[in-house]
Amino acid sequence: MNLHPTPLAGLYEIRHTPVGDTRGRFTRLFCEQELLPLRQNLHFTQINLSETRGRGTVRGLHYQIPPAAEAKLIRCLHGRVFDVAVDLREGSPTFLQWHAMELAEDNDRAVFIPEGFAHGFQALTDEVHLLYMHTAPWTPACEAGLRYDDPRLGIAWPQSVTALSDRDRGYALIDDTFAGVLL
Ligand SMILES: Cc1cn([C@H]2C[C@H](O)[C@@H](COP(=O)(O)OP(=O)(O)O[C@H]3O[C@@H](C)C(=O)[C@@H](O)[C@H]3O)O2)c(=O)[nH]c1=O
Repeated sequence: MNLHPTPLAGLYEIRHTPVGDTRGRFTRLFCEQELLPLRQNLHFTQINLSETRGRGTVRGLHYQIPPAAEAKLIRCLHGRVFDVAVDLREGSPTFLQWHAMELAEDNDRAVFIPEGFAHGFQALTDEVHLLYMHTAPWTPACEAGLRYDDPRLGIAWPQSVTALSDRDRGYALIDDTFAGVLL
């Protein structure tokens, strides 16, 4: 696993290094030791699989606030997505900046999103499977979200948006009172 920093401190692209032979490939998806430069004592409490049907579908942007703020390690197992993380950390020099990367079944990449970031993605293929590892349990009382099309973020989604959950459609736009996440 190779760790590549992004312009947003703490947000990493992880490039996996599969080993291939005549039978196929073997890929290490998580290794506490190899992720030590990124985080000491990385402890995952939940692993989730999300299956999305319909190219153009957007999920997000989601985050959890303290005491359930969470980091996520995400890998695409099937299909292709435009994956976005938004820095919401109060006082961060990159507050409200976003970074996107493509995760695909065949590009051997994952993303490590730290606490205080919102996450969302757009399916670029008709069938998408994402594997999530979370450092905090799902805590509905701490769930929060932002509009995928918030003009203050200006995320350049690559395709027109074909589907969205009612919850994601209902998030408020960011206003001047939005201070972000205090970790
Ligand atoms: C997130 C989550 C949802 N659920 C339930 C609630 C609901 O009935 C159903 C679908 O939930 P949602 O609509 O929240 O699913 P979804 O919109 O895919 O939520 C996900 O979006 C992406 C962008 C993320 O980053 C994830 O952390 C997660 O928030 O699954 C769980 O049981 N456990 C979980 O951890």
